Amino acid sequence: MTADANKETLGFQTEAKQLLHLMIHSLYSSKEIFLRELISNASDAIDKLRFAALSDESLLEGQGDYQVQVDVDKEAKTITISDNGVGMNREEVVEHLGTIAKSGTAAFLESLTGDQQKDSQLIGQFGVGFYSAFIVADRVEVHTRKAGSSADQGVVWESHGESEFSVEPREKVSRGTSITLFLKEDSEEFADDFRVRSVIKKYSDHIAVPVMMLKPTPPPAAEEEESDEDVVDVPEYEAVNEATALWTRSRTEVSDEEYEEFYKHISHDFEAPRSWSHNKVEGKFEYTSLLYIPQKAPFDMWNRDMARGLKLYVQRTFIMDEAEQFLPLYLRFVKGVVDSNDLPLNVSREILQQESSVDAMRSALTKRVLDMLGKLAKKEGDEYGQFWSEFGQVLKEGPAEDFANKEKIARLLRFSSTHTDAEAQDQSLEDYVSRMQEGQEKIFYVVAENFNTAKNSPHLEVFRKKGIEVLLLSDRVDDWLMNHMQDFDGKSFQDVARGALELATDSEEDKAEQEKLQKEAEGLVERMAKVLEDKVAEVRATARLTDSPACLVVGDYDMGAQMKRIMEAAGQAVPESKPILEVNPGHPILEMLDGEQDEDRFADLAGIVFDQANLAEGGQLEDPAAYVAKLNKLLLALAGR
Ligand SMILES: Nc1ncnc2c1ncn2[C@@H]1O[C@H](COP(=O)(O)OP(=O)(O)OP(=O)(O)O)[C@@H](O)[C@H]1O
Repeated sequence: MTADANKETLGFQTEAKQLLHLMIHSLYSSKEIFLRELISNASDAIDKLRFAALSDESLLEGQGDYQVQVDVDKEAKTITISDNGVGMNREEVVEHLGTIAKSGTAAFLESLTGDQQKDSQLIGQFGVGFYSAFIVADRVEVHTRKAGSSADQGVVWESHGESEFSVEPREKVSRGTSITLFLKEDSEEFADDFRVRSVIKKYSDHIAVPVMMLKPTPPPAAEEEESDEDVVDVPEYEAVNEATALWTRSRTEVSDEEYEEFYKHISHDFEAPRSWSHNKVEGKFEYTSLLYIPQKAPFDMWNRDMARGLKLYVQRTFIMDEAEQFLPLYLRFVKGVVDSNDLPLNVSREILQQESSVDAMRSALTKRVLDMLGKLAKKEGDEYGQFWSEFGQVLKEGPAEDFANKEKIARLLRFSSTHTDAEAQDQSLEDYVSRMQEGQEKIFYVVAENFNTAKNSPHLEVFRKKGIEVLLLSDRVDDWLMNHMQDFDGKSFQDVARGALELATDSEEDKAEQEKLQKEAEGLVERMAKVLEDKVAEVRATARLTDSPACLVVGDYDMGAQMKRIMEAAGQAVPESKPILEVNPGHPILEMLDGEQDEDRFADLAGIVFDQANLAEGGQLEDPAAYVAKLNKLLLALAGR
């Protein structure tokens, strides 16, 4: 078979094509990032080989000095990035560079808005990777051979970045990958040695492997000009970057820019991180951690398969990405590196699950992240507010997942409340407690389907009248969260839509007034309970309402209305429980009801009052048509027809 017969031309997958197009058009203003991406890939490939060689040294083919090499050719207008990492075989080339290597690409493309500016931020988050070569090149050639295979197993991948690419065999003596970019006219600057050095310094200083470039040749000294003709010039290379793993350096030696670039390298994020924490721990267990909080939530944060976890190193050797065991799920947005001195080099995911040192590290790292967030919350300005709007909902999963740190997490939570009546979640529990009224023993909250329903809930009327603050909860996770929050600062939490309302702030007079009200309403309450017996567990008079005729309350031990709706929507069985109808006997509608002699009309009216209480809390009517019919009948009666 000739080499040509082995050349295959293949089409990019649709998604890859879209991605390419988008990238070239949205990233032309930050062209130089292609070099960061390609060097980052080269360094990853070296990490992978270093790890594989732990169990099979033959993969090194007798050459264990790892390095990335960058060559420029001004005349040919090319730049070549070569590594002696793990390399790829033919199938891998086709799979990784032709089809979509990344999970979630389709989801990513769906999340695009069509707005150039927003989309270019999104693509940054997504990680542009190898395809970024086409921002500066109109032709890219990849020559690669997998470590451990023979020289004739080399492959060339080539593309003009449009709709096709080709692959063909070509011998490659040294293992690894070499990527040559044929630069576009407007990107010829990347064939310039000086320019390329400065970009590498800027973006790749923290990469642990040396990035080598040809030493600039000094102009020959006069006496050397006549030197011996036999001397052959061996090109000499030098490292352009610092080439020590960033986390092994001491904090004082690392600049903010370096921390930020390192974050971009490990997270594939485009934006700088919001904050970081770098620590060396010595003692029973020895490890170094460098943890980052991103600015923006990834587009797939709610996807169960989202990449999460830390990059794990053991004694500076890369072991695995996405080591999930080092942080709990509710901190899944944290990125970073952990380098352990105690774990064995051959550690696997299974072993990680059993290692007691991993548990200890996990709890220490969790505390570190929570402390880092605590610090952020204390900072001037709106840093924490921005963090909260991106990740607050995930953090709200914390109290249910992490009992030991419940108190710490509670201090980090932020809510909307009747104090501001604004939708922004910016009130802490400490703020709430500091504003509690004298004699107030509980932290009150209401849960509803959305902010407006919560804010306008009839359950709040008496609280508003008395100036008692209530937290307004409307995130999906809120009911779940509150089920796991028993108290804060010695104050228990109370759902205002649950159980009988007793306010410790009520005066003796208030209480006497309520008793009187109950007594007077006895007859009405009994009549209503009778006609509504299928729908409610109980009817009772209440002082909690001022403007509304009635509201629904759940029993102390029944499932909250919001939780019930979520479970029903998810198709789950929900335990049968009827709500309690609380009525405001002083309301004109209830007074009218009390005076109604016609039993049919009474039943219709009572039904309407019940349905409306249900609607006011965002519930769905069991029989909306019957409600409309009853209401229309009433309207016509009012109009005297
Ligand atoms: N120099 C290289 N050596 C070996 N394999 C490589 C090299 N460059 C890329 N690859 C392979 O191609 C895949 C796709 O690379 P690409 O840069 O597009 O995505 P990625 O590295 O997975 O993610 P990112 O967008 O974060 O860079 C890599 O996952 C890797 O398997």
